[in-house]
Amino acid sequence: MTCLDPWVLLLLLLLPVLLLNRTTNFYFKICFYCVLCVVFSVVACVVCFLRHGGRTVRNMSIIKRFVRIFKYFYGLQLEMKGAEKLHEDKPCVIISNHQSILDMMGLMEILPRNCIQIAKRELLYTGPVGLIMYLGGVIFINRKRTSTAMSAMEEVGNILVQKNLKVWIYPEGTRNGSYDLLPFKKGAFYLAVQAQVPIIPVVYSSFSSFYQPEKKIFTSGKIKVEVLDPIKTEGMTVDDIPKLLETCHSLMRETFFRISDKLNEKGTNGSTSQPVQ
Ligand SMILES: CCCCCCCCCCCCCCCC(=O)SCCNC(=O)CCNC(=O)[C@H](O)C(C)(C)COP(=O)(O)OP(=O)(O)OC[C@H]1O[C@@H](n2cnc3c(N)ncnc32)[C@H](O)[C@@H]1OP(=O)(O)O
Ligand SMILES: CCCCCCCC/C=C\CCCCCCCC(=O)OC[C@@H](O)COP(=O)(O)O
Repeated sequence: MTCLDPWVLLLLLLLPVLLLNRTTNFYFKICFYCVLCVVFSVVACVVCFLRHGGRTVRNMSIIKRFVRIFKYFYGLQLEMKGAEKLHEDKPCVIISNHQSILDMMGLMEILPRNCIQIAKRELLYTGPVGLIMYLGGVIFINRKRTSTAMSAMEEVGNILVQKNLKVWIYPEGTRNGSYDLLPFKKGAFYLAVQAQVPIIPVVYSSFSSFYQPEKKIFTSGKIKVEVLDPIKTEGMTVDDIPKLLETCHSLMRETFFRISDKLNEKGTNGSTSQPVQ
């Protein structure tokens, strides 16, 4: 018997209560997600260092293997359509909707090889999670300074074709748990036109059937993922960007409503709030 025993016992007794109550169950699952991220990041950092010795996009294939385990803890099923479009060995800009920190599970399910991601700079300071993102070649941008964010993305544009890379960007620029897409930021479209590479939109169905932070609901469920056809940017100039952005936004919005259960263009879930977790 050690002095920890009563605490372990208390935790074991409390666990069913924690899991049965909807609110505590919700917070438990979110905390557990963060714990998984931290613990798996530590292990993945060691593996990445041993395998590749430092920062490289090739580490993403290691990170992917770890993150793909997460869905089993949460009873999440992912149904993919058109994923093969992402695996063509050509540079492109991939854009997708961004609902929550849970998105990472869906991202890692279809992330192609040689694909770098753009993330907000604050994520670099999340300890082991920041370190694993850095090792995976994530490009961090300072959203508060448009000019530096733009030049970081311009640098990506310069090497995209040369190094045969893909780049994954969340054009909404922030998490959006509402039942619609936010207007898009322009960075991804400048990048695609600058590099003259196609844009491939990827749409994830609304998480609202299993995840509603405002109601503290987090159950098991299904995420539908649809990869749309590539949109060519060859011959386009900066003047074509507003139309290009509009085309991508309306295609993705249409798809989002189509693949999300119980949603229509008016958002039949009746909520217009934008929960962020
Ligand atoms: C086991 C392991 C577990 C853990 C394992 C972790 C694994 C690793 C997972 C990683 C997962 C990452 C997930 C991260 C997810 C996020 O962090 S999402 C947030 C960060 N990402 C983004 O923000 C990307 C999208 N944002 C953009 O592209 C934005 O355009 C920018 C570049 C940030 C600028 O934003 P902005 O200034 O707010 O807005 P915007 O309206 O776009 O532009 C303003 C003006 O600048 C102009 N402009 C914009 N861009 C340009 C340009 N390139 N050139 C010239 N002019 C431009 C616009 O035309 C506009 O001018 P006007 O039209 O007003 O005249
Ligand atoms: C030494 C400091 C230690 C801090 C430890 C913090 C531990 C954090 C643990 C787990 C966090 C899991 C993060 C997974 C990455 C998810 C990426 C993501 O979804 O970021 C949100 C970002 O797209 C948009 O942010 P905003 O909606 O604009 O806001």
